[in-house]
Amino acid sequence: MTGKPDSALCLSAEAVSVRFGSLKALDTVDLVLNRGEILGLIGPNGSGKTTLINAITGQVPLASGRVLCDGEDISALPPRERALRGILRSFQTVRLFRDLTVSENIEVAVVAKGGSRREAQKIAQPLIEEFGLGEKCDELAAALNYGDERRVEIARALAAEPKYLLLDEPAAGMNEEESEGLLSILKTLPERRGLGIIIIDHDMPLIMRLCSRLQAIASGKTIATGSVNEVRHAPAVIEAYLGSDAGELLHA
Ligand SMILES: Nc1ncnc2c1ncn2[C@@H]1O[C@H](COP(=O)(O)OP(=O)(O)OP(=O)(O)O)[C@@H](O)[C@H]1O
Repeated sequence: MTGKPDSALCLSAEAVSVRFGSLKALDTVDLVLNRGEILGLIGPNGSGKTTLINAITGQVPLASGRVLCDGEDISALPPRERALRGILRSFQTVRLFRDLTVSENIEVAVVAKGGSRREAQKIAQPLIEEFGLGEKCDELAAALNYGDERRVEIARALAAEPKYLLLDEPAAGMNEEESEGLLSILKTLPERRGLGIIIIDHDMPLIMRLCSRLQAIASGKTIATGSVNEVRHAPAVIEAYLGSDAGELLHA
């Protein structure tokens, strides 16, 4: 895969730049996410990964460049409109409605799109089973452990039936067993649901097992894209991660 849009059915960023005052957080970054694939977005702390997701979902304005969803230029649309076109995300910190139950937290995604409560229940139920949340469906979100919170958050995003799902550090703070469970859920999602996933995470073993393709960013610029093996051995990636734990794992 070259990283160039090869069909209209993809989410893409074209030469996207984002500024925070005098800081150029993103500098002419391209990205392509196809349906059915998991793209890992990697890079050292502060390299611009979250900003790129924010630019795609409309949470930060572009200084220049374009974002396209299935061929439509969505650069000027607010986040809600982009969500309605099927671009859903999770945040670095979990954002659940703490006073609602697990089921209600998932159903809310359907109701927010204009679905009835009944439709919401019909969509939420299989997700609750799929995510192993059956025993907890009536518990308040406030009572959940961290791994379950993360799973509810992803199930909620899926309830909105996304075409593209952008996950910002979904395994952060998870123990090994929890991140193993997350991996097994995420691994088959693109194929089963025909959606594209971008995942940012510092858990390199997880990223390397999960992703079909990687894009590495450093100091707001893309430094490598390609297969997991191509990117992990790219000289610019080795240099960017030099001396860090993630670098040791990447190049092991
Ligand atoms: N709202 C903001 N205002 C000012 N600067 C910001 C803002 N958001 C991000 N930045 C800066 O932009 C740069 C890129 O940050 P970003 O959060 O995108 O990096 P990241 O690769 O996701 O980092 P991490 O892996 O640590 O989460 C950093 O220098 C950061 O301090």
